[in-house]
Amino acid sequence: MFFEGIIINISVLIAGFYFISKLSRLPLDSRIPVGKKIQIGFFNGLLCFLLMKFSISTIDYPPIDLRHIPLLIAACYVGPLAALITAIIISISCIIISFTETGTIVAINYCIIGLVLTVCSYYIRRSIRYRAILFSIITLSFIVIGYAYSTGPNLVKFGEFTLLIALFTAVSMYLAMMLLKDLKRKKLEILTYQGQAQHDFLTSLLNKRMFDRAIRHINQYKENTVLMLIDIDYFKKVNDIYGHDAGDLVLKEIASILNAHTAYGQKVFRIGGEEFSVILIDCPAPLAKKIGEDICREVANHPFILSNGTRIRITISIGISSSGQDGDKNSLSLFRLADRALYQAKSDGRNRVFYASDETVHHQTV
Ligand SMILES: Nc1nc2c(ncn2[C@@H]2O[C@H](COP(=O)(O)OP(=O)(O)OP(=O)(O)O)[C@@H](O)[C@H]2O)c(=O)[nH]1
Repeated sequence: MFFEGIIINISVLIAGFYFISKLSRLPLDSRIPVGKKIQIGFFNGLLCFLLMKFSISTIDYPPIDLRHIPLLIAACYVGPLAALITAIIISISCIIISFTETGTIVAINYCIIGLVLTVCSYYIRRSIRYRAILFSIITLSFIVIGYAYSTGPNLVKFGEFTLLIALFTAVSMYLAMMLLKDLKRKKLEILTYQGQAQHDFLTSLLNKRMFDRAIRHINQYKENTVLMLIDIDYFKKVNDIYGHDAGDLVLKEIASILNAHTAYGQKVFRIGGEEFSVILIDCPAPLAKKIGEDICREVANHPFILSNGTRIRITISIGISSSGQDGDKNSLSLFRLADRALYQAKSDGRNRVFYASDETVHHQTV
């Protein structure tokens, strides 16, 4: 029963941590959003409840379990909020499972442990390993003091119990930390690959794949959705005269200018060699035109300084279309209109913005 109990308790613990780590796309640490911290605290508490239910039977001592491990993991990895929620659920579970004097003492003890770990987790910002060792020592001290208080003075039993619980804690903390480290590495790899699949490697803007996806979903935004198509003028000449590296530098600086002119929620894409696009959601036409003109003017006035110190001037042409206040244009007609406006901007001399509205293409010179 003793060994079975150990195997079951550790298996429940590891399976529980695997499930809990799935709750967040990001690795478990203090940077995850508050909502996720609350969720993790709650599920950590449920895991503690399960661990208490499958406690390890011993002949000489009261049943032992690993309920303190999720609490330690919450305090070490996620932070004070998750630790506090976990501690509250453990304390309630102690009373639900055993509504006796001992159960109440254990519940109070876990309330104290939870509060101490919450404070420590808030103030102690050292490495995970440091926190794990320190928090484990603190927790074990409270557990063995609680044990001594509820079982009376027996130095031999106290020593044996202390050794046993310390050994279980060390082994299960080691296993849990190994699992979380492995899952963190996997999550970071996935986030890196996702980033690479969605972004252009040169400018770090969203790439053509993301543009196609955004265009497909553009209909859901309905009114005042603006599509801007931006093309660098005579870019081939930059490459031919100053070299490919100079061309790359120009592309990166234009990307920065576009980013600087777009607010949070507005998306900038590199959709071709020297073609960019901006999608503005809920942007009235006059504002869209102003943003386009500002971008066009800023690029024309920007001194592009090449690695050999040469300063060159670059211009861009912009075609704009908008779904208007009725939101009656689908993504295809928005794209066609913006493309036609861009063509007009190019054929009319470049370095200018054209705003397309239905069948009419209104001309605006910067
Ligand atoms: N440096 C650099 N050049 C690129 C990249 N991708 C595409 N290009 C170049 O972009 C140029 C595009 O030239 P064109 O399509 O002829 O257009 P343009 O010279 O800008 O002329 P207009 O658009 O008509 O004003 C080509 O010379 C491509 O080699 C890139 O990643 N880096």
